[in-house]
Amino acid sequence: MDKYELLEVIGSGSFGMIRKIKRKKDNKILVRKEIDFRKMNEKERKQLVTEVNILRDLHHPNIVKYYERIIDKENYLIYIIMEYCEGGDLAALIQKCRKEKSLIPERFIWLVFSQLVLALHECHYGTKADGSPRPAILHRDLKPDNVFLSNNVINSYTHVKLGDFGLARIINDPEKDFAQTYVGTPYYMSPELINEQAYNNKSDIWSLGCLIYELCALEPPFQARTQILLAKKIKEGKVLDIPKEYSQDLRQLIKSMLNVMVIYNIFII
Ligand SMILES: CN(C)CCCNS(=O)(=O)c1cccc(Nc2nc(OCC3CCCCC3)c3[nH]cnc3n2)c1
Repeated sequence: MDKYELLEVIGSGSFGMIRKIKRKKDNKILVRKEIDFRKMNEKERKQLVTEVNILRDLHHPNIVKYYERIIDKENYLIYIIMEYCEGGDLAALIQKCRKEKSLIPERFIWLVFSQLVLALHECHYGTKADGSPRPAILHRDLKPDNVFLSNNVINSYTHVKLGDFGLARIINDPEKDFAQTYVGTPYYMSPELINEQAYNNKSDIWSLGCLIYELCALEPPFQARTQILLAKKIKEGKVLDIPKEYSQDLRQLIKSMLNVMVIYNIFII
């Protein structure tokens, strides 16, 4: 760790702190995700190894760049060094716009959509650095808190970065293989997860639909006080319309992403 100078803590994740650091050789600002694997059971440690291996294999301008991992055995700590996105995350932007009662500009929403499609395409269909095929990677926890902005002026061109593959899964064939466990944010849980069917790459598209909806409406498409009620609403699939200021194209796009699961479910029921 002597390569880096420690700066302030910017948050705490599930297994430890996230802090800004400065690389001494060139003063580049990065983030260090600290994970105390003493707190982890065997399954979580395996998932951590998967996450680090996933991050190491993913190289894409719209995926948070992974630099290195440092293992501090005597303190049971693993450090993951990643790129720092100075614009913060979409959750903070949505909160700000909700508080100021100001809608997010449509052109920004299309920028976010197009870049997350590219990031998910890389996850689901990308190949290894040497061009050899690799199994699909499902993010499984796409939500505003996991999407970061490279700079914080939403009107200038913004680089959007998909982050935090803490719940990501590797599956060999998205059409056949399924990842069999409940994960991610209940708000964005897709219908097939609700029906205890399996999770697959189309579920990341469902979550993307929920995220784009939330950028327009400044709240998630399905909300309820309990998971059971939430599941009921998601299965009913009834969604309030987004504000009239947005175009028909954007409205249709969101409907098709939130609808893809219904079409999908018809085939698999
Ligand atoms: C949930 N959010 C509303 C919390 C506030 C969000 N803003 S913040 O955290 O202070 C903030 C402000 C400015 C820039 C950045 N940049 C940033 N943050 C990361 O993770 C944030 C962390 C993730 C786990 C939970 C705690 C927050 C990165 N990971 C890889 N690169 C990253 N770059 C973050």
